[in-house]
Amino acid sequence: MRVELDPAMAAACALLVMGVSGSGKSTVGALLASELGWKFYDADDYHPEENRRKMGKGIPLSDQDRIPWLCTLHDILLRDVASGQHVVLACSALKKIYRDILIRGKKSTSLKYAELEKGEGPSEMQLLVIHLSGSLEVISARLRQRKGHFMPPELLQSQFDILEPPSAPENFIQISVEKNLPEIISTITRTLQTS
Ligand SMILES: Nc1ncnc2c1ncn2[C@@H]1O[C@H](COP(=O)(O)OP(=O)(O)O)[C@@H](O)[C@H]1O
Ligand SMILES: O=C(O)[C@H](O)[C@@H](O)[C@H](O)[C@H](O)COP(=O)(O)O
Repeated sequence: MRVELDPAMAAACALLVMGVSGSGKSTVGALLASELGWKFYDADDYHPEENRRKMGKGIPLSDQDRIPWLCTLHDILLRDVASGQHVVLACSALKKIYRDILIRGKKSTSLKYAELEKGEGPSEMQLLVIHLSGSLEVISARLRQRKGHFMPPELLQSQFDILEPPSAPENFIQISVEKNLPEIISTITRTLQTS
């Protein structure tokens, strides 16, 4: 599919598909990247073995476990965006600080909370955040059906517990996980054409 991008969005280059485990990030992200002809990264592929083992044992990751992983993803995004490559990243990115790290890298962790609240600090890339949002009931039913994934359904509540849905001044849209996949993809591509 060829999508004529809004010029501001064409400059932005990076889309983050975020949400709790089982919200559909990997499915939607891969489909979207393929529809747009953009590069796709799934953050799950970049977890160090210790993180996978921890989650596999039913222990939620801590900020210390997630920060190096998010910094690696920032470096990957920045390298692509700097070379003009359009990218889609599927990543839970549950807290605002995690999304700041994806945008600004490790330096976000040293910015004062008030600066982050205002979206301050040098930003190396524009990111459009797509939040796949849904209820614990709907998403846990999907996770119970999903087979062969390291993330156990028992960790879902811990993901809702720390979720900070994106809000202004973040550049975001929220889409219900209850929409079907073609509806989700067309909502996103419409946003890219008009944002
Ligand atoms: N919009 C949707 N409607 C119905 N099922 C979906 C939808 N999006 C994803 N799924 C299914 O839900 C499960 C979790 O999706 P997945 O992409 O693995 O989520 P995540 O990457 O956020 O953990 C998968 O079995 C997937 O096929
Ligand atoms: O497909 C999934 O079930 C999720 O994507 C899952 O793997 C998880 O959300 C993160 O990869 C772990 O990191 P967080 O604990 O930071 O969400």
